[in-house]
Amino acid sequence: MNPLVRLMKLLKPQLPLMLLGTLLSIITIMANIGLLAVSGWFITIMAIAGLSGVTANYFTPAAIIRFLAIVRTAGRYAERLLTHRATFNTLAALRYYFYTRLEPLLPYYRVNFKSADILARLQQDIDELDNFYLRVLLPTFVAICSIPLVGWGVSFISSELALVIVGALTLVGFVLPIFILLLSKKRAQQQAKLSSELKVELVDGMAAMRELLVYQISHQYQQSINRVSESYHRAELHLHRLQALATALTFLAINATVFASLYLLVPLVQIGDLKPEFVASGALLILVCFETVINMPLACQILPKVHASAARLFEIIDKPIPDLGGDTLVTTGPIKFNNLSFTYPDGYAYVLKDIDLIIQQGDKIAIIGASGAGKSTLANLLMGFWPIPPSNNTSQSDIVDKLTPGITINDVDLNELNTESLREHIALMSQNSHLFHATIGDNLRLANPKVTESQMRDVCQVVGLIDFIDELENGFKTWLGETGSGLSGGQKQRLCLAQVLLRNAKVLVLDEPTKGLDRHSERTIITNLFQQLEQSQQSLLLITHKPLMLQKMDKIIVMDEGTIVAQGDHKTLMETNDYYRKLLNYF
Ligand SMILES: Nc1ncnc2c1ncn2[C@@H]1O[C@H](COP(=O)(O)OP(=O)(O)OP(=O)(O)O)[C@@H](O)[C@H]1O
Repeated sequence: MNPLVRLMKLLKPQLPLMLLGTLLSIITIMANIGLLAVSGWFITIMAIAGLSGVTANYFTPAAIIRFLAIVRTAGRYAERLLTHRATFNTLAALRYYFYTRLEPLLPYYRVNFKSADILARLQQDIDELDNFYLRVLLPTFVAICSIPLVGWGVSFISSELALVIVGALTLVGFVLPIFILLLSKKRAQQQAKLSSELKVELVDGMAAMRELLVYQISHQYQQSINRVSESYHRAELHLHRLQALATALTFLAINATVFASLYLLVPLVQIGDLKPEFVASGALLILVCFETVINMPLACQILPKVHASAARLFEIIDKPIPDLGGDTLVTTGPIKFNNLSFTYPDGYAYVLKDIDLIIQQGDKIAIIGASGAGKSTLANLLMGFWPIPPSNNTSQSDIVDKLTPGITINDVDLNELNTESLREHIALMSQNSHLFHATIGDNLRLANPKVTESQMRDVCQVVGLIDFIDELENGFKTWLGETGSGLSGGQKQRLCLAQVLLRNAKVLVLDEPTKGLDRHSERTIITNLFQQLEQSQQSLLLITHKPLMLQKMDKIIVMDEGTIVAQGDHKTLMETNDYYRKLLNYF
């Protein structure tokens, strides 16, 4: 479906406000046309009265002028109020709509989307859509309704003049702008693309500033930005030139029409079909009639941008929404991976193959393996970011193949579990956990909004962060920079671990929680963490290569290229498994 038609459907709830705004806009324009025409007539009769000394009735035109001026002012005010209210409502609704549609797609299509591109789409493209009603639909409706009205009104003076004005309005309002639109279409699309490219380059560059400086490639990077920027400005210059041409042609057409109106009106006066005082008001009326279409060139200029932005937004939300989660609430029990094999939606090869694993409540299980072995995938699958494929289990008779759920929790298929309940049951600390631009306390409250300061202190004690926080002038109220800048790598890591602990989940999934920590800090955290786990009877699924942690685990799963190649406790694996020993030496 055409993106603009889809957009109109989304604007439907604002229809009453929009129609009322359009009606008021037409009334205001008509009042303005009437005002100028009557003023022209009034000035002329007063001038004639002054020169010839005859008396003239100035009460009636003065009253009409006052009435039309009030209608114009009040109408303009009410029209602005309603149309802007409709626009703001639309903007809020569009942001909400696109965000809620995007949310379930993000972890799923993570690899395909660049965050800066999504940001550009959500911010810049939606802002562009906000022009759709105010600058495209409203002027178009006003023009379509007003042109016949103006033609009908002018036909009372002269039918030829009515034809001329309808023709001129159609030329200025539709023919010229559409001509310019066709000329500028390609460049406008190119400009929209370049603008988002520029944003992506800038955001990426800011994020990677340190690497650019360290690798001394900031100069090349600047050149690349300059190239995009220059292409963007070339496209913009071309569009502005076309716009200037459109403006010149528009004013030429308006003045030619005024000239034509005088050419038609003066002979009417000569043959006595028109009183002389109507010549000036006729010319003014023709001039002001163009107000009905004056916004059309801008509308045609904006239309391709709105079209491109809508298409870009629909493109991302139109990706098939994964069928994630059901209605069943999670109950505590064993987590089973039943011969699970998995490929990513956009991948071809199996990332996990025949994974058979049981995690009993309270178990502490570690996963170890080389980079790319599938450890994080295994952990992420538990969070329900991707639908879990069923497993093909051959029955005992080896004749009938039976499909069993790939992962179950307390014997319920993970696909049927309510996603929110699942994420309350299992807390994940991933390798790239995010800290927000907020205070330390606020970041902790994100994990658990009801947490008290003393609970925050306890958990920061467990992760070894409390001494550092106490030394800060503002303690938990210390503001963190973007993505937690202001904290060292290890401190960020600890704060993320504190967040996970505050979730009070039954199962903790920790992906390299002590990465970047010195041995002393690591030892303290491990001791505290395991003490807490003992007390709370939480299960732990831990991805690590650290012997300090591995020694404390009930079972260690050794993975290689998506399969489990060995399992056992640390001591046994050290004695019996070469690959395990190799991995520990390697890391
Ligand atoms: N979202 C994704 N889409 C497609 N492929 C992915 C995705 N995430 C990971 N992969 C691929 O899956 C394989 C396993 O990745 P995974 O992150 O699970 O490995 P890992 O064992 O955790 O590695 P590391 O220790 O380096 O984090 C890799 O080949 C990776 O390229």
